[in-house]
Amino acid sequence: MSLSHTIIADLRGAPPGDLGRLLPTGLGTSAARAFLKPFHAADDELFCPGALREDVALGDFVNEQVVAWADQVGIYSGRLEKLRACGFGRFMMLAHPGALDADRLVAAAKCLVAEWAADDYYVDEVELGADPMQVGSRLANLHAVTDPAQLPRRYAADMDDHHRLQPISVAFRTAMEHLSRYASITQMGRFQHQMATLFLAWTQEADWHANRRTPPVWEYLVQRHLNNYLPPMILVDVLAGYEVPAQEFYQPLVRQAFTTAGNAAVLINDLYSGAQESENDFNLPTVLVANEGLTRHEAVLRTVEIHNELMHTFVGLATQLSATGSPMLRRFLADTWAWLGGSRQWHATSGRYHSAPSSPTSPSSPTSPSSSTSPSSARS
Ligand SMILES: CC(C)=CCC/C(C)=C(\C)COP(=O)(O)OP(=O)(O)O
Repeated sequence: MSLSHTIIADLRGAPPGDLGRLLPTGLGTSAARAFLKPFHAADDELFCPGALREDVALGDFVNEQVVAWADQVGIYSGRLEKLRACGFGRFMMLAHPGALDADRLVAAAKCLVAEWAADDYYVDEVELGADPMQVGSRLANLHAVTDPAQLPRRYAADMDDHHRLQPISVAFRTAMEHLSRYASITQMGRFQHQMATLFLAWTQEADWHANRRTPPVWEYLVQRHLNNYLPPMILVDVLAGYEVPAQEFYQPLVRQAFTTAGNAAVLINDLYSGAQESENDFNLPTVLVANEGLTRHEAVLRTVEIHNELMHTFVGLATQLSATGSPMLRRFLADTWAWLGGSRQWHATSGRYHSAPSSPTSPSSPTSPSSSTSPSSARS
């Protein structure tokens, strides 16, 4: 039975914030303690769990599969070593401790890497061809792949010819084909919706670049809400082999809880990736510095504070929903919490953000100067 297959059912009376009551049964107490505690004394400021699973061999296996696939479809051409060092397979292993089937992790890792390739090559990295003046049309065309456009016969062949030559289009098409082996129709629909939202957010970011405008903090947060971690998180139940029914998944309070978790998770990305990002890239600390005259250090601390507020909101909502929701929903909220811990661990150790990947047991702190690493990421 998978780690998260049995969730403690009776949450009535659980104090707000006690997500430990949502923990999968079958864990030893020390594993449970590690799951609940911030995993590293140096960044105690972050209210976030650690990873529930560490399986280096599984992470490596998924990573190798995804690098081989990237080579096949043509993304990150000439940069496969840098892609390998990102450890996106390891990310999925850490974030989905309930997924015991390696092939499901590979499917999710392909989707993740397709998303990251679009972000790197179309949106963020000028030296890889990103151009704010082309972001809108590139992403609209890509949307025709993620939610297949139905063109009249006379022009459909032209569109297909275009996408055959775009490695990112091929990456999305093949990744989604792989995912569809495991996702139900409604779970695929969720994923497609999330892609549309992501692409919209990236056009907003391109607008800031094209107009050389730094957004106010609230507008940055709106963009980061659309460009949050829901694209990979939306697969939490797919990977663990169950499905939260659509009528429950889309309940406003459930959506609020899940979105808040996705927003908090993406601030972890802002904290860990800041040192790697090009100067014109936006993250919450840089936007706070520009708008509120904070020092970099103050802006990092404010970002941690905002992250923690979101996490506490998520825990409060999750506790409330777990008392009234279906067993599937309870399990989904616990798996979401596990995802947050795995993601944090990946950010603290990935070669994408650290010149020499940190050992899994000694993650770096986003608030310490030691997290400023040399620019040897897949993007540089
Ligand atoms: C690529 C992906 C998983 C999309 C979801 C949104 C997201 C978390 C990102 C695009 C990553 O944000 P960012 O561009 O800041 O990431 P890097 O710092 O470039 O790694």
